[in-house]
Amino acid sequence: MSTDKMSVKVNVDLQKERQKCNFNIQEVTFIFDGGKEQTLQRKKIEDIALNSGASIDSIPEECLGLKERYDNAVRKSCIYSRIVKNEILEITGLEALGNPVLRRTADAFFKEISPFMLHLGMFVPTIIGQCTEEQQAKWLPRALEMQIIGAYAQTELGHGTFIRGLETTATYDPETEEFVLHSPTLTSYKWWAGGLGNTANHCIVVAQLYTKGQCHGTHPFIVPIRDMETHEPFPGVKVGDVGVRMGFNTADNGFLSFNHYRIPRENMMMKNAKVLKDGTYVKVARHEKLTYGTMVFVRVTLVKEAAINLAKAATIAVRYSAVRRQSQPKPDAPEPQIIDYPTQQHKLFICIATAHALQITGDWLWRTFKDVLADMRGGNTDSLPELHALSSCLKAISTSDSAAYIEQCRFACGGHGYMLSSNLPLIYSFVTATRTYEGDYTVLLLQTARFLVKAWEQVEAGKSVTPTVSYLTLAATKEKVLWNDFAEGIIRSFQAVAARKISACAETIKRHMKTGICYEDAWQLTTVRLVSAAESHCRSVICQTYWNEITRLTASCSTNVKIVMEQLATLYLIYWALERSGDLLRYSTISEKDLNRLQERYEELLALIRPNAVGLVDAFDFRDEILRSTLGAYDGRVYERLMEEALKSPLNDGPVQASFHKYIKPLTKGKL
Ligand SMILES: CCCCCCCC(=O)SCCNC(=O)CCNC(=O)[C@H](O)C(C)(C)COP(=O)(O)OP(=O)(O)OC[C@H]1O[C@@H](n2cnc3c(N)ncnc32)[C@H](O)[C@@H]1OP(=O)(O)O
Ligand SMILES: Cc1cc2nc3c(=O)[nH]c(=O)nc-3n(C[C@H](O)[C@H](O)[C@H](O)COP(=O)(O)OP(=O)(O)OC[C@H]3O[C@@H](n4cnc5c(N)ncnc54)[C@H](O)[C@@H]3O)c2cc1C
Repeated sequence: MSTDKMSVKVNVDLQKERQKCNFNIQEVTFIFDGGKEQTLQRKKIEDIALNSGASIDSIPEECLGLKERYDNAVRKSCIYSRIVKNEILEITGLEALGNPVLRRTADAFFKEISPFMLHLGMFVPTIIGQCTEEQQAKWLPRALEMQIIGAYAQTELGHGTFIRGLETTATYDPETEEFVLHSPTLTSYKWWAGGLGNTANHCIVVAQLYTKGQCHGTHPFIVPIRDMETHEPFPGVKVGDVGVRMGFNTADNGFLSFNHYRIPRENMMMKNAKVLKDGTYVKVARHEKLTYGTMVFVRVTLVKEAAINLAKAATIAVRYSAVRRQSQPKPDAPEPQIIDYPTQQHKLFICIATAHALQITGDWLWRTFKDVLADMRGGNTDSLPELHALSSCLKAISTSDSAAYIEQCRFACGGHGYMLSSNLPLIYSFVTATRTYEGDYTVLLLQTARFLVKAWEQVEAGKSVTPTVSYLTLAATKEKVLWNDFAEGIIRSFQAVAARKISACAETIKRHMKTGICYEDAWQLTTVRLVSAAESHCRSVICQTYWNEITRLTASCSTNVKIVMEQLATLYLIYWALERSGDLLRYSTISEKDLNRLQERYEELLALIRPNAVGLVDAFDFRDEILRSTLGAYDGRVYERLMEEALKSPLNDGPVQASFHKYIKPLTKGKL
């Protein structure tokens, strides 16, 4: 418990809620953090970072002008990065790059996003993933010491999804042993890269590589873009900010173009492919798509990022719902806490359960990612397609669910949720972008679908398939899965739904092709169903992983922790069974009677979880400095904080604004 939790007077309703809680909160915190060691490490890191006092803004960030906001974000980024460099990385090592603790702690510094986020988030991981050892020895220490600040510029004005369609060229000149970077069209301008507009002095640029007159596709290059002393862009480099956006306004998203701009040959990131001095192109990697490695890494980390942000929103909305009283359903009775309304519980408890589901699935995916990396170091890339399929759909579904539920948390807070000081709009604006960046939702689900259809063809041919799709053999029996209402039954039913949808897609593609349509067109005609099949597959993976892992993780926990964790996981499964009842009726033997029983069980679970709701969000263990919310602070002083924040607005700096004298008075006096 942080000092703020001990010393301040806590709202009476919240105090009562905490007395009702019947489980050991700390044990659940350990589960959410991935173990006791991780909790202790996180708390140590938070103490180090937050004790600097740097997070405090005299004027709320959102009340500053665009330039002042950026300036303030750079100031705080410098302080935070010094702490990360000198103290946090000492504790975590480079594992921190895959650990949400860095981002979680950063939230105490920035309500919006740091312009340095992409430096550690993508620039450094790309150096690690795409450079030779020799190149790493040159670039990594400088990047970690913050001697250079980097961005990752892949997307262009004309293309983001279709990487093969990028237009920036890097043409090798053997005379000078340099690459010449060029942006031949307006649509080839790099666009969106975080930290690029005004902050970064170096940038990873993804460009079409030409040598000896031949194009070898896109490759990454490290490109110095600004003078290290003056910060002026080098001649041949045009760089700036892309303009005001829905969120991320302190993240400095930029554009960049090159006019025959030269960089040394050695600045090509050469782990997976090389260009020799004479211009000979040499492929090193065993797998075509290893240059996409940073994207896979970030997609993996985004699953836990989605979980943490949803946990934050749920903490705010649940605490607020315990403090807020509204309406009078029973005459003469006091106004209830809004958390007592089952409809409010329906909005909120799925958010708590989903945060756990995504955190646990994200941990599992991270371990899978590390196993695949280890295989690849040994030269085996066999498991890469499965990792790509898994990370694609889990990134898509986790960010999409998280954004939708964060918005639901905002709705659950009524009008006050609309205040920026609640922090819910800012959390939403950040998370909704994660649904798009690092691969759009639909596009990534279609990547998973491509893998699933191939797996289905293997099953049909009697061949074995990888573990996450072994359930496809179920569909080969053509029998409906027998329904039973235990967790296992729901999981098996989801697998049956996914399997049936995938097999139906494969059949539809074949049917179209029999009419003379080519494979690509037949695929396009089936994409609405393919997206749905990939979503079902992903849901079955999350349900199974969540259920299996929560059983494993609570094996040695106290009884009430086991009970409440099982209640949450069951709630998650039943919620989705009810949401997808049409699919279950179509592909399993579930009946209307079974669905009614599930609905009743769901409502029972809401009532069972209700007394532990505040305890469950306390277990996410967000310090107030990280939550930064008038509605969600530990003490529940909601109305006082709303008023305090309102008074900080520059529009309250005096009773009469200048605009009255300039415009309103002349108007009312008929002089305008
Ligand atoms: C802290 C972090 C903050 C982050 C801030 C945001 C930063 C960013 O957004 S950076 C920009 C990110 N951009 C993207 O994610 C772009 C999304 N697009 C893509 O990933 C790809 O181009 C994609 C997958 C859509 C299509 O790629 P394309 O080269 O056309 O491949 P495609 O023809 O569809 O598939 C070819 C094969 O490659 C495989 N493949 C594609 N991508 C990968 C991959 N990453 N790994 C392994 N295999 C892959 C496919 O599965 C397919 O395999 P098969 O032929 O066996 O079926
Ligand atoms: C806040 C933010 C930060 C970003 N940061 C970076 C960064 O640091 N570096 C960087 O390089 N990029 C960055 N990006 C860019 C981001 O990666 C791309 O915007 C993203 O990959 C989507 O690509 P797009 O914008 O080209 O969308 P499009 O591909 O044009 O998508 C538009 C629509 O078309 C659909 N669509 C596209 N292709 C297909 C298809 N094959 N089949 C079916 N539907 C399709 C999509 O589903 C979507 O609905 C950032 C973006 C945002 C919003």
